[in-house]
Amino acid sequence: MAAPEGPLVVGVDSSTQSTKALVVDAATGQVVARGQAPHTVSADHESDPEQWWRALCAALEQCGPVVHQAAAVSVGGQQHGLVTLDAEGRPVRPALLWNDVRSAPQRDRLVEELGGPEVWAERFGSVPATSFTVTKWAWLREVEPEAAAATRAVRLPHDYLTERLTGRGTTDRGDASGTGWWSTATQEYDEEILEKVGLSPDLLPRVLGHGEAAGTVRPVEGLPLPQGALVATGTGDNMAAALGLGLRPGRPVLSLGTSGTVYAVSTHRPADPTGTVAGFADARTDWLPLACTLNCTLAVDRVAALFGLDREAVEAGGGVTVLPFLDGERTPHLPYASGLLTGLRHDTTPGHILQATYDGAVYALLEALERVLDADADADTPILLIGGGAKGTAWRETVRRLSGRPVVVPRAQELVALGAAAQAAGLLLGEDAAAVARRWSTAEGPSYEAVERDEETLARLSATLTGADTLLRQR
Ligand SMILES: Nc1ncnc2c1ncn2[C@@H]1O[C@H](COP(=O)(O)OP(=O)(O)O)[C@@H](O)[C@H]1O
Ligand SMILES: O=C(CO)[C@@H](O)[C@H](O)COP(=O)(O)O
Repeated sequence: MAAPEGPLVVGVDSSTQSTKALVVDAATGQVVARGQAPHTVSADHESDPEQWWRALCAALEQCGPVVHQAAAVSVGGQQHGLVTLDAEGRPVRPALLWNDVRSAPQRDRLVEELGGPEVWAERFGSVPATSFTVTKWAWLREVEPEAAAATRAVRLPHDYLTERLTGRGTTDRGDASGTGWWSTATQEYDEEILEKVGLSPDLLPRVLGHGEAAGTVRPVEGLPLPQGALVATGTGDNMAAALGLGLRPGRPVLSLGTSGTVYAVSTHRPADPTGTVAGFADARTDWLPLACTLNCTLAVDRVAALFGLDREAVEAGGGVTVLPFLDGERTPHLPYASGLLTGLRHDTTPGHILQATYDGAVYALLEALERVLDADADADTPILLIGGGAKGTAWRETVRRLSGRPVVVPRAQELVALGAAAQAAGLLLGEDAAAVARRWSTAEGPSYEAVERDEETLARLSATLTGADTLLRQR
């Protein structure tokens, strides 16, 4: 490996399953060192924020002595999670994560109370799913009022970690746009909804602008980062990956991780009243229309494990259909659903069922693809495939077959952490973070041409969803 040319920066991805840290040469984008430490997630989809902090320290430690040379750092994190802190900054209870659907009744009530889906879409850019922080806060107040009453600060996962680095309560517009209490129309906290859910704005972090610093690293025992290093705003993980790809409008991204997401950058503020597309802000000054599923790589891995199969052991054909809604589902909005298997015959093999699970997981994302792209986007633009699943052949081939589009798999693998590193480098060098990532050529990688779209499978999935509607909505 060539010796680094420029100052070093650190990018962090604190996502659902683990924390990943990269030490990156700000001049070239070369990854100089990396570390990763796992998180524990309970069956109820809760995680201890203190554990994220320990995982961050462990991942940084794994990077070795070079991490002590970092001049700037930034944290990207899983979106939406509700972190509630007491007066000492300690978690009141474990964080409620984006894939917990227990707040579905509170979500329905909030949509209704504010005037319906159109009002939400116009004011917040999104009709909230159960992932949105506002629904979780409403759940907490109703189900655990003593925990809500003990709360002195409310944070998102990336805010919590950034605050532990700097000592200051800050967030950014990208992650704030997934709370349901930050209006994309006014780009401010919305006092009416905060009042409705009984949350004082004083408990919320300050929303920093693009390119602002969150602060500097303060002296913290056991933290392997140099005191005084600059700390960038950080952002939600999808916004960080968009930065990490140097994404321009019209380029679709499909991310295959714990969540499946499909998104594109847009210069127009999104407002989809059907609720399929969340109208997030990006980490700069544009927008990030995005659709997200709750069941992606973990659902496929669970089905593979049930049959004792390797995740690549798929078999084409078989006529079987799987709706892999193991955790309930957000896209389509079916929070009470469970997984569904139909079309079983004597000749169905475990490999057919595994392939059908991939198909079911990819289908909902591709259904949303056209909606996240602007109307004038070129339908032949390749999909950028990222996330842990992008390493798998079965995932890639399923996306090609069901999309009929060319696919590019960026060589750079940790795009959330790289995006955070680009944000840190942008702050340090006074450059636009997306321009930094483009200079680093992060979106380049092997390209796979379009194949004919498998209309038969798509039609079968669509018919199954419609036919099973009553079953999928049962509580
Ligand atoms: N070689 C691989 N082939 C296919 N899938 C993989 C491979 N390696 C990891 N994965 C999948 O990637 C997922 C983790 O993806 P990642 O994007 O890191 O998740 P998250 O950011 O949500 O924590 C795992 O659930 C696993 O199924
Ligand atoms: O809820 C969303 C997006 O709205 C998820 O994409 C989370 O941000 C979690 O991301 P991963 O841990 O799967 O990367």
